[in-house]
Amino acid sequence: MVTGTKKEDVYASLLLTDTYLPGALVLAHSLRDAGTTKKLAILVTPDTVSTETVYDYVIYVDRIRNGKPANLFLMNRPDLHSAFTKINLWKQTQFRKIVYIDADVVAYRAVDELFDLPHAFSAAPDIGWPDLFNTGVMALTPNMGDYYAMMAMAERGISFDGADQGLLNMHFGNTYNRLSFTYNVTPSAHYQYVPAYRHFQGSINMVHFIGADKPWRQGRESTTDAGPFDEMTGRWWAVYDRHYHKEVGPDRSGRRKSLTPGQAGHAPSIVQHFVKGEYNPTTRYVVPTGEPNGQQSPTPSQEEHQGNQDHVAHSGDHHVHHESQDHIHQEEHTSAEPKVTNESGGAYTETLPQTGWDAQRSSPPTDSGPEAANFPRTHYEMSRDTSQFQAPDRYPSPPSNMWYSVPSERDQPKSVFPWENNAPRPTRVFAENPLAPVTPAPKSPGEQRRHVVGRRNPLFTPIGPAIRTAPSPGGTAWNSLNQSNAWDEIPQINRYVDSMQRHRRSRSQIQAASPGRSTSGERQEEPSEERRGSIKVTDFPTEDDRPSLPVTPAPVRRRQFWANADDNGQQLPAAEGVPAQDEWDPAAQLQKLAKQQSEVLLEKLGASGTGQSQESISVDGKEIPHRPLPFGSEDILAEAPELVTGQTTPRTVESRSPSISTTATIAVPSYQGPGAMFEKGEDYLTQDTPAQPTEEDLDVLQT
Ligand SMILES: O=c1ccn([C@@H]2O[C@H](COP(=O)(O)OP(=O)(O)O[C@H]3O[C@H](CO)[C@@H](O)[C@H](O)[C@H]3O)[C@@H](O)[C@H]2O)c(=O)[nH]1
Ligand SMILES: [Mn+2]
Repeated sequence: MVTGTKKEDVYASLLLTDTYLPGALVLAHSLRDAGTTKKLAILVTPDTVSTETVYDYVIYVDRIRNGKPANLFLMNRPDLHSAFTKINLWKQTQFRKIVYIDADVVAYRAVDELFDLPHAFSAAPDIGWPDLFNTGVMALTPNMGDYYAMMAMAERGISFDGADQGLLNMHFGNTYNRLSFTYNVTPSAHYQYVPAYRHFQGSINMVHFIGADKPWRQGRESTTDAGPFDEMTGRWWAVYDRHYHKEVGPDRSGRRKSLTPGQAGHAPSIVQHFVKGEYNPTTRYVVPTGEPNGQQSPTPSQEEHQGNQDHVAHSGDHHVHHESQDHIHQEEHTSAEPKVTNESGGAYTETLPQTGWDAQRSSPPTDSGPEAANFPRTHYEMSRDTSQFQAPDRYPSPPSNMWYSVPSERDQPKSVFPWENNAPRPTRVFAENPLAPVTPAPKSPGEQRRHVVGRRNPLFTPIGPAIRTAPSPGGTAWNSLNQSNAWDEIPQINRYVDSMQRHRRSRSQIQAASPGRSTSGERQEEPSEERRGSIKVTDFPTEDDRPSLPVTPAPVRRRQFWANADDNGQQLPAAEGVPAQDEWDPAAQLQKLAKQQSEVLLEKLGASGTGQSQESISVDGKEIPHRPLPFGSEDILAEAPELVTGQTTPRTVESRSPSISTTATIAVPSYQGPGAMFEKGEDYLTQDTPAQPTEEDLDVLQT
């Protein structure tokens, strides 16, 4: 159909049900009659059974149903549940441009100029409020972008009216190219602007019969040719009659003219079937009436189907509506097939199967039973017996096997995970019992379950066999695997890790291990039993290894803990000029420092006023009043006090008057640390308070 790069233009309509078949056909004919040069396509859903078509292309599309049809009920059109199927138009990218027209439209002229629109999407306005476009006539360029976007909306039921018009207006908004209303004239029987119609009717391009009442459903008789609405409906009938009616509608004189035999216009019965008053058969048939006991007493039943009766489809319906409530006896009916006579030459029985009432094509027969009348009865009557209840002589004995049978060993649940049958050998060793033998890896899986872990630890004393007694699947691949940890087993790895750790320690630690600490009692000659630098997180030092400090625990020296680790631990060479630890007397050093400081100060002050702290000093004739000297200047006036060596704690404040006190202790500073102006590398005073508070002061402060 599409050759080369040039894509075709096509008019397209939609047929979801055969009930719109008359409309679809009239639309096609109206366009053809008007002389269109374009091809006609119709999208049909596979369950739309219609071979009757005048369209060039019949395109089967998937039905797109609205899963959230609430809004459809709001506008009283639940029949539009599958209107989303219209979205399939955008998927038809084999066409260059599509002019879509609803099946309830009749074209007054061919509107081929719509194919020349440059816009991707054009539509005519819907009548009234709000400002929407009507989706009965659309000129569109198929593209998958719009298709997927609208499909996403359809899948979520996004549409303000539940149908395609709501969805499309939400998708396109006001980005559409507005067509003239004349392309989609929606007449209303209630509102007519007659003068305008009279004046402008020549401009009408297409008429769209919106709403539930379509011309073919209303029937020819509903129009009277009086007024714009009837005139427009008449245009629809004119096309229908031109192609399908065996009778030409009533002329001005009110008479019907019959088509002469051989004249075009014999509508296929399926088309006639959905046009009110069109099929007009007079069917007489006899239906057998089934009695409850299966007896047949055929009762003549007559049905006259008048021409203006809606949807006549009674062929074969006797199977359904004459079934008795208790008995279904379709078999017997075969002997009494209804005699169907049809004035229209049996066309009706050709198209509809004889097997029953077709719910898709007609309303139910008027004399049929209520729905579900043949369902089995599921309610029960109360007993009306008024006699007293008599207990039976004996009640049946309870069943003899009413016990719960405990599952046997063999009924144990199957193990699910491999480690249930192949538990790894425990390798944990407890510090309290460094010699606790580790049970060697058992040969049989049964033994595997009876591991003893830390025998001296009551917490781990095994009480009887292990609970889990799942049998091991002997000979599985798991047994063949090595179940030990090479890091624990292979001494070479141990040694290697050890040396690594030793190396790292010797780089970061200055202090060598003190020899006295390495004598914890678990030094063993057997390499396998040695404590080594384990990498396990839970491998804590034992109590012996831990230094016993009464208050604050000191960090454990790993070097001492891993007793054998300092076999070749060399002492680091002493730093040059730094005295050994035991040679260093802090008190003596402090005293030395203080002395040095006072000498410097004396030099600065010119070494005046020795030993006169209690007297006022006169400088250049002016008397300097007596006041406490700043801290650190005491030694200027007094002999350097003897420092109490080795004593740091008694914080006496006897140094208030340093000239009196000869046995001063080191005053505790009230301030320590550099000031805000401190710069790195600069010396700063660690004590700047002139004096500590007196006992009196303290008393006051503490009360
Ligand atoms: O049972 C049905 C229902 C609909 N259709 C097709 O779907 C179209 C839309 O249904 P219709 O009854 O014509 O709707 P309208 O009464 O015209 O209502 C308006 O609202 C509809 C839902 O939004 C839009 O599709 C219409 O274009 C718009 O005019 C019809 O023309 C048919 O092509 C069927 O084939 N079978
Ligand atoms: Mn419509």
